[in-house]
Amino acid sequence: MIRAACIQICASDDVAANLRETSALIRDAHRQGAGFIATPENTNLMAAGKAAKLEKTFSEADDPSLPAFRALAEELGVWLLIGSLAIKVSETKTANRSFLISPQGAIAARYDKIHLYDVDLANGERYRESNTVAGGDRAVTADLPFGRIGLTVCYDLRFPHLYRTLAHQGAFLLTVPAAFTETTGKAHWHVLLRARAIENGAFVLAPAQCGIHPNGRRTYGHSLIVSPWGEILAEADDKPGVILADIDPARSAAARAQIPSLCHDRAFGLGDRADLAEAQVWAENSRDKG
Ligand SMILES: O=C(O)CNC(=O)[C@H](CS)NC(=O)CCC(=O)C(=O)O
Repeated sequence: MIRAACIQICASDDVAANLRETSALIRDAHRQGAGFIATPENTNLMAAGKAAKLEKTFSEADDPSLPAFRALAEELGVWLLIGSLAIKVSETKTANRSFLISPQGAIAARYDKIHLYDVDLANGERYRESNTVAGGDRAVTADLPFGRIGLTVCYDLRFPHLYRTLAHQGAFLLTVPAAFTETTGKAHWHVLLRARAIENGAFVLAPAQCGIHPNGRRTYGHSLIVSPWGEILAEADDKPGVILADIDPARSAAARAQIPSLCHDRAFGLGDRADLAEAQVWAENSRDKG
C-alpha cells in the first residue's frame, strides 16, 4: 500500500516560480502522507513560442530544476515523478522527459514522450509540438518497492497499444502527466483515462496542468487518479492543488483476475507471463466453483 498524490499546477514561462510553486505543493502532499508524488507534463516551463522555449531550457546536466527536485525527494524521503521537464537535446530541440526520482534523490528512470501533439482543432487551435520537441522511441517501466509502473506523457494517452505494452511488461500503475487542452480535455480526458485503466487492469495517475498559460493557451486541469476497475478515486478541479488516493497493488491483481483480458489478448500470445497466467487460472477455478 502506498498513498499517491497528483500535483496540479498552472506553469508559466518563469522556471524559478514553477519550481517554487510545484515544490510547495509537493511538500503539501507529503504532509498528507503521500509516498509517491507525481507532477504534470512541462512542470518546469510552459513557454510562449520556440525561441522563448529554447532560451529557457538546458541540457539535463545543466537544468536547474532537476537537482532541486532530487534534493526535495531525498529531504522528504518520497518517490517523485516529475511528469516532464523540457530538456534541451540539440540546438533546436528539447526532449519532453519524465524523471522518476527515488527517496535517495537518484534518477531511477527517464522517459521521453513518444507521441508528439501536431494537431489542428476545428476551433482554430493549432499545435506543432514536433517543431520544438524530439520524440522518444521506447516504452519505459520502473520498479518501485510497491510494484512496477509504466511511464507515459499526455498525448501518448491516445495510443492504447503503448499502455498495453507497459501492462504486458508488468506495470500495474500507469502515469499520464499531462497538459491537456481545455477543448479536448472537456471532450475526452475522463473517458480516455478510465479506458486505459479498465482495459489494462491498472491504476492510472494523471497529474495535469490547469488554467491560462503565457501563450494564452488554456489547459483543462481535472487531475485524476483512477482504480484498475475504472473508478475515479480522486479528482482535482480547475485550480492548482493536490489530490491523493491510497494505492493497493492487490486491486490491480483482483481486476485482472476477474477479467483476464490481458491473458486473452491474442495479439500478445497467451500465458507468456507467469502472474497473468496465474490470474487466469484463478479466474477459471472461481468460474468452475461458481
Ligand atoms: O507545448 C508545450 O509547451 C508543452 N507541451 C504540451 O503541452 C503538449 C504538447 S503541445 N500537450 C499535449 O500533448 C496535449 C494533448 C491533448 O490535449 C490531447 O491529446 O487532446
